[in-house]
Amino acid sequence: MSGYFITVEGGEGVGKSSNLGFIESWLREAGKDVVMTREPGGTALGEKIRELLLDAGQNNMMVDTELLLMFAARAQHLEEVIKPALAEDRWVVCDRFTDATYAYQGGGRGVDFQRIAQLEQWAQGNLRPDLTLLLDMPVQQGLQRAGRRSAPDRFEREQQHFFERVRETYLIRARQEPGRFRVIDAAPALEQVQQQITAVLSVLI
Ligand SMILES: Nc1ncnc2c1ncn2[C@@H]1O[C@H](COP(=O)(O)OP(=O)(O)OP(=O)(O)O)[C@@H](O)[C@H]1O
Ligand SMILES: Cc1cn([C@H]2C[C@H](O)[C@@H](COP(=O)(O)O)O2)c(=O)[nH]c1=O
Repeated sequence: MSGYFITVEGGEGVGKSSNLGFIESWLREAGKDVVMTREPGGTALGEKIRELLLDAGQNNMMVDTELLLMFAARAQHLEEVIKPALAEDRWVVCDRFTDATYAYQGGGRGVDFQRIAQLEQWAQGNLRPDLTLLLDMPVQQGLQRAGRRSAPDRFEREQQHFFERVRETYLIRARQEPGRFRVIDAAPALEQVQQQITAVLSVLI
């Protein structure tokens, strides 16, 4: 595959949504043929799975069910959207991907990382993102930002210690794979966050 695969990751309220439009515009202006997508979701079937996963009324979902639903949506997304786009030399920018499974299901819920690695290999083969932008900031500050919004979904209802484990797992993964990850300090004003993102993207073009 000869396209380029970028994922954007981070905990709650770090500003992914606020920065995805910026990334899309920046890449388009640089002449790239961009596909914007997200997980869980990105396909009609995946969006239905997303509804189930985020539904705060699903208060008895087992951890393995959650894990497998994430990978079910991902399997569909890979075959229907990501792989075809990469095969057509397009740039895929995905709001969350498998690092989120390590962070939320692994770090947050306590699923064995080896089990996630097995599912990753099964669903993706050798396909991994080329670049992962990890938006990072203190959990408390992120939750305060996210809290300004409407009713919390099934993940947003978790407690601060859950999100501390999510953040720690992301940062450990970033240290383990420095060639793929770029950690962006998401705490300052949006303009400063976008300057950091620009610096990373500029190297690619
Ligand atoms: N750098 C920033 N400084 C101050 N406020 C910010 C910054 N970035 C985002 N915000 C605000 O924080 C809130 C959360 O941002 P945003 O929705 O982009 O986060 P998110 O991580 O994408 O969350 P989700 O993925 O759940 O949508 C929004 O109200 C947004 O306007
Ligand atoms: C891909 C993926 C996502 N999640 C969680 C993380 C978030 O709380 C929600 C998605 O909502 P957002 O709009 O991106 O904030 O899903 C997860 O737990 N595991 C995953 O693999």
